[in-house]
Amino acid sequence: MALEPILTARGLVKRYGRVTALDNADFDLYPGEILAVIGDNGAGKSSMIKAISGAITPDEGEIRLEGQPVSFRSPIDAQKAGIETVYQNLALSPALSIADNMFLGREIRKPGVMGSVFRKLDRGAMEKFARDKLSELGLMTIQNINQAVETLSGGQRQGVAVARAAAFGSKVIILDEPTAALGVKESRRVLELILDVRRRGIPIVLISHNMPHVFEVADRIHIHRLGRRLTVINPKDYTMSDAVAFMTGAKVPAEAVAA
Ligand SMILES: Nc1ncnc2c1ncn2[C@@H]1O[C@H](COP(=O)(O)OP(=O)(O)OP(=O)(O)O)[C@@H](O)[C@H]1O
Repeated sequence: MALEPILTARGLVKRYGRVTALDNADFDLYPGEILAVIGDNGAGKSSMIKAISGAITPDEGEIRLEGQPVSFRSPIDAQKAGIETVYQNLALSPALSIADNMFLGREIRKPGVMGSVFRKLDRGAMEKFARDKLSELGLMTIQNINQAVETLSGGQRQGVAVARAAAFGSKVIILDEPTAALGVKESRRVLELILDVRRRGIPIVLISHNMPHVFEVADRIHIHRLGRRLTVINPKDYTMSDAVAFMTGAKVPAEAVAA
């Protein structure tokens, strides 16, 4: 593993009124790895990911991308910096086609007439790009790129969301519960997509409650508890029940005792 993390957070704090969602949380993602983030309901996993991806602004703390301090004011800022996030409640537009969903907010336009602000969408280029990206990720069981997303199965939709993130996420891809509510086959496909993305050298943050999935694909597991990082474990050194015990406070990891 390379020595320098690609994305770090130190001392993140986020309060919602009297609730402290993030209580001095730290985070490190290394190049090329799949980092799982696990924790009990309400532990602050989504809040941490939202802070890192610009969806919320932390009250305190520092985030660095490739060593440089960053402060994203919106997910679009983070996207521009190469961080793509698929949030828990999928941000796809059901009535729009697969190709349109791939490009929401960053459509390819034809060169305009000089001085014209309104340039026509380049549908051909967008469809080709969408088709190429989906086939790169083995998703070409989807026949028609102009099919509305609402006609796809849950797994295919998740596939489109992950493909979109993989297509545009040049530095980091963050997936919040990508296999929640999916069947066995569909989950498998999404896990394969995640492994494909890693093979292409892009690091992935995977938030999940599914321990078998986490232990199957993660290189390291960040355990979040009570608003902060409790510890990071190597899945080869611990069992799933150890991880759950750390998460719930039934057991305390050795490093956390010292900390
Ligand atoms: N917009 C909000 N307004 C008020 N409280 C919030 C908001 N978002 C999160 N919280 C609170 O912050 C705490 C952490 O929530 P968060 O969603 O980050 O946890 P989580 O670990 O992702 O949980 P889960 O596994 O259930 O999705 C919870 O107590 C939650 O109720």
